[in-house]
Amino acid sequence: MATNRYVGEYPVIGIRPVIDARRGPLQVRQSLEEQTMGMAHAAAKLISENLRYSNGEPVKVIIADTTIGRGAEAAKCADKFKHAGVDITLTVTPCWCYGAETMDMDPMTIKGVWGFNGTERPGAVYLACVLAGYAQKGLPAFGIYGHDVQEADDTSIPCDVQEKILRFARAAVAAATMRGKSYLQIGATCMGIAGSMVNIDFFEEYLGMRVESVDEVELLRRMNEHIYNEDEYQRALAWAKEKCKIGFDKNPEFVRKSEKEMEEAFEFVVKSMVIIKDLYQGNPNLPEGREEEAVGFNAIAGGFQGQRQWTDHFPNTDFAEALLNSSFDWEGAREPFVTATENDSLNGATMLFNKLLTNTAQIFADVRTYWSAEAVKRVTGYELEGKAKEAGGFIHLINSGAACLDACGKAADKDGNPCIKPFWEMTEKDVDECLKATTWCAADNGYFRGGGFSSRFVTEAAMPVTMARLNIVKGVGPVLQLVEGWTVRLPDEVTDTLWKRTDYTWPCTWFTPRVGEGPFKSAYDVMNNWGANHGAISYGHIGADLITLCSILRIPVCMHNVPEDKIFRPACWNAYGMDKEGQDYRACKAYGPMYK
Ligand SMILES: C[C@H](O)[C@@H](O)[C@@H](O)C(=O)CO
Ligand SMILES: [Mn+2]
Repeated sequence: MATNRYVGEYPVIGIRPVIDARRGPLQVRQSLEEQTMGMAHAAAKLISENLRYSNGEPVKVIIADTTIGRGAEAAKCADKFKHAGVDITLTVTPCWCYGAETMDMDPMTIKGVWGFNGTERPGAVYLACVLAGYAQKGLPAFGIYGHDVQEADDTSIPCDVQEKILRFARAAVAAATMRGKSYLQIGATCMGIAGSMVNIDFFEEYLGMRVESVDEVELLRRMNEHIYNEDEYQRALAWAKEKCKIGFDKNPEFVRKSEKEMEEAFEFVVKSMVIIKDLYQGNPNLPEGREEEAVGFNAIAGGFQGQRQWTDHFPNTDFAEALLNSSFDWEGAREPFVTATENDSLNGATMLFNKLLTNTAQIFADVRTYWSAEAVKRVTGYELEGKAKEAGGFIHLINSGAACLDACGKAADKDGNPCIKPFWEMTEKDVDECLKATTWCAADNGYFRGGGFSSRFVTEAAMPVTMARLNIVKGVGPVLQLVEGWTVRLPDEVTDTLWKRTDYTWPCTWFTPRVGEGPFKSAYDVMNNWGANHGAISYGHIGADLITLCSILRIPVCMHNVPEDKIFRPACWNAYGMDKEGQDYRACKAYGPMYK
């Protein structure tokens, strides 16, 4: 297995053009060489032009040196791929080939096969044959076959084939990017939240990740011994003083501290963020003699316990959590750092799935209150409209800390619609609008006796979003649930009235699901079926990508509102029965976690 050991290293996709090996007087192989290699180049172009790694670079795709007609050629290709860091293979062919002789036999690669739908040569027959071989050998592989027959000289990739190739590649890159990287917990169990009781076996066996753990005291050690880069800290502090406006008008009564104490607390929380960034991914610019700290923990996700011991005494880390999850800070627009407040590692892992599939900043939220249309009417006099009315109400998503500031909905797409977008598309205006939409309130002294600051904004836009959560169920293992829906834009006075009833100094998002059957009959049913106190919310309707990613990781999906024709899992899942949900559970159980 090519492991992408270090943050910043990403999985490579290898394209395997397989071909009928027969030469002879009619030159079967020779007659197919151009079409076969042409499919490989077309697939490589499609992927590298449409998919990017989380750092913004195009996904790297390589192609075997020759077409593959026999086992020896397959072995040569495997050797090349192994040395090139290939974790994912896409086999392509327009013709019959010899299944088990040409298949990718590496148990650790994530596999897809595209069989050209043509009649001159039976690409479909190879596809079916090799997928049968994969099923018999216990190697799940995705099968891709276009809906309509193409002419043999048609070098285009039909839309339905493009969609499946990109869905497969996007999910496979997300899965393989996690290999060898760390989840860093800073602190440990938080207020009895089960997700903060980190299940190391889950991260190791299902995600191929390492769990690293540091005590929160590490922040104090690094502050007191000056184990951070002073210039960076000063840059961060100046930027924060200019861009992160503190407001007290939203605070209920609270123990007002002196100007000096507030200033010291602000410096403390900014320094906390500088140090947490260093903990995640190291920093070559630490002071002399700090080579060990400079290495960092190779973390692509992490969690900060915070409550209660830290926040009972020290300023909370909402500032760090909110900005780490955002797509910008004093460095300008940059890749978000997935950070789970309350060290809810399962919500953090879900945020990581969402981020690696979309390359966008994520919202961490309590799934806090279901508001029925009747209750909203009683309390505010407001009649729900649109999608919230259709769903019978909406859900209040709110948690101190880790909602990305991008969730205010002030960034715009190319058509001017509110969105959350990859950091490399964020303009200076987008960043400034998000910062202007956010105030930093003195932390609620009831919850946070140590003080600190909480980011405060409301999602002032109706955007398509997907809320998801990984839950661990004894006897079953990890399961994922997800719901596609929209953020809801309520009239300001309605938002204010409802928000004031709870934590008015925290980030606030109203969410309503796309309604349907079962747990999606209404927003109430979604809330009633939600498996934990938190949700990870991503911009966009990404349920189908999450379903494909979970099938690669052998994590069954227990709840989703994705249309059945968008469900794309390894072909052998069909052997586990006709009911899509039951077959998923049976297949995941049969294959078990990839890294066990
Ligand atoms: C400050 C409070 O304890 C919050 O942290 C609490 O409502 C939670 O977020 C629990 O998930
Ligand atoms: Mn919470």
